[in-house]
Amino acid sequence: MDAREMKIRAAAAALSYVEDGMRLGIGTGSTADEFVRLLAERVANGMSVVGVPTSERTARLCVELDVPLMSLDELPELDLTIDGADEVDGQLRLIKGGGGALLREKIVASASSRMIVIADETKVVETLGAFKLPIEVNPFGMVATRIAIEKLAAKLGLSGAIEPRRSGDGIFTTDGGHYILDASFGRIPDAEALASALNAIPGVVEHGLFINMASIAIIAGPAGARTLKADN
Ligand SMILES: O=C[C@H](O)[C@H](O)[C@H](O)COP(=O)(O)O
Repeated sequence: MDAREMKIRAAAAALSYVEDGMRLGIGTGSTADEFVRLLAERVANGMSVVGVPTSERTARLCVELDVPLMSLDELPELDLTIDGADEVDGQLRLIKGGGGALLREKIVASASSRMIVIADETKVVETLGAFKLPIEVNPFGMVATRIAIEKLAAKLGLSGAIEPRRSGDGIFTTDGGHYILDASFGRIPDAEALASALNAIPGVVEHGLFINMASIAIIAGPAGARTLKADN
């Protein structure tokens, strides 16, 4: 079974949580794309849902496949968000933002009664941090913000390169017009402490640590899909 088949398997399992009439947050990334494709088939067969996309990329795919969309301002309270992740640990703490959509993803997930993560086995880790932590920052003063992040990381015993994400010859820009600093901490033993500390830096717009947000993670592997549950 290849990686795409595992993503489809996780997305298909998540579809069973979607009910007629739901207001859905729709995630971003290759796994979320598979969910959109399966959802579009349900919609074509008469299911009535409205989605709020977490990125321009997801919005384009939904429009292409005739999945009805509204903005979060039109639909500010959602029943369920389904989204991928870059890393998932045993407490369903996540690293997200590999595709640069973390800010909208976090806003949409926070506006949802429930968040379900869909991922393949390769995303499951014991301790978060092997994946570079994306930190979305305001372009103004990016270097000063990076230095502030380095200093706080050192206080928490973390080190590693913190580099602006690039796109072609330039700097990657998010849908919100911000930059992303990817932090190679390697291992984040206290994700809660790091999340709070990052939130306190003025130039940090948002970070890719999603804590106490997901209630279920559907993890697909060659042998099938399993469900991890959180206490929240
Ligand atoms: O910004 C992107 C998102 O957080 C994605 O959900 C995450 O990067 C996982 O993407 P993929 O399903 O392509 O691995």
